[in-house]
Amino acid sequence: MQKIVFDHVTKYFGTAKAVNDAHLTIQEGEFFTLLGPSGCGKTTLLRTIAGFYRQEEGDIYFGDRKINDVPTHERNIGMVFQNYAIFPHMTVFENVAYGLKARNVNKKETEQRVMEALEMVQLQHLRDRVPSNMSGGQQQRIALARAIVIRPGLLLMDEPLSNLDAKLRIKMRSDIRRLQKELNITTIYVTHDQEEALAVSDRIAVMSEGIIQQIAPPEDIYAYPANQFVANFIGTSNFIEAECRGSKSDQSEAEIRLLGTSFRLPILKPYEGKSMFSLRPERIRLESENTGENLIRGTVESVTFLGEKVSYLIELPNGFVIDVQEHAVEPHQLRKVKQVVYVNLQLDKATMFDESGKEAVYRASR
Ligand SMILES: Nc1ncnc2c1ncn2[C@@H]1O[C@H](COP(=O)(O)OP(=O)(O)OP(=O)(O)O)[C@@H](O)[C@H]1O
Repeated sequence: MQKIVFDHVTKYFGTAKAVNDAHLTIQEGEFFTLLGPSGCGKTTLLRTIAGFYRQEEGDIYFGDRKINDVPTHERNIGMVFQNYAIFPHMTVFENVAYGLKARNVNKKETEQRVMEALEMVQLQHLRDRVPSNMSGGQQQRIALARAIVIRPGLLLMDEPLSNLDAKLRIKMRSDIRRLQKELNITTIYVTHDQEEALAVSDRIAVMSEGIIQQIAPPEDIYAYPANQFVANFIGTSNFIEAECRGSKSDQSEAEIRLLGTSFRLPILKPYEGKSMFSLRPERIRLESENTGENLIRGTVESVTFLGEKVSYLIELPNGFVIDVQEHAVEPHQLRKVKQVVYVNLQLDKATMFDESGKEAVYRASR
């Protein structure tokens, strides 16, 4: 168990920066996830931690120890990958014992530690089977047992669940989370699946084009996205253009014009110009009657029943269409296509970004 520090780490492939100035600290026992679309640099960052790649710039520390030049096998890391990487001709027991053999652990201790690890992943009863005729989920449990049996200081996982079917992924991710907390083992987890990241992580680093865009706990990443990329990548957002005019006398408040209406909001920094609101579909309210101020008349374009929720596409007067989600109700209470509704955008609960999308100008208070 140890904390991991990246001090301005950059990794090039040719002239391209696959990881660009990563600067962060992962705490002891933390479940930390690197999340982002394909090609954003998550695997490169993970491989740099493992020592498979050497960064061109910056330093990596395990605790107080700089490990830039420490070879992989001396970093005391357990690893689990997407493709299991287990030996098909060896038994489950032999697969898990492999890393202990390499470390010259004696027979008695090996037996005890392997069985302990197999119990943790609930495979003790299959110790003498060969993995080739076992399910994907079972094979991934073997890989997990093999990673933890060496008692690593750091556990690295790269898309460990992506070869499993949807139901099994959910079961396995909660097993991984439970085991990680039981062992209190610092873990860095790579995924492109935002739901998985939100479900298992203590904190998430969202990456795009080699750059870490935001580091925060799952709830904050969702509710307070740092920029437009994060707002777009995590969950669903409606993006609505607006015009922001900072008041001359009081720069902390601005007049906002959006969809033909005008209102005032406190802003985070003086800003004048085009801006973009990001609104979560479940934060927008629909009313059947025009009950008051700040409501925009709209028409239901489509109704999609999603089980727990219902998604309505609502057309606003200028032809702009937004997605609004409400908790599901009795079927006869569902809103109907072509029905007129009054939309309360609840902009005070939204986030507004500057024209570049790189910075928030307004966000809901916590
Ligand atoms: N060995 C390599 N040589 C050259 N370029 C590479 C190499 N490995 C990765 N890259 C490039 O570096 C960038 C980051 O790749 P990386 O594999 O880290 O992304 P990723 O986020 O893990 O994507 P994925 O989810 O698809 O694995 C990409 O542009 C990729 O093409």
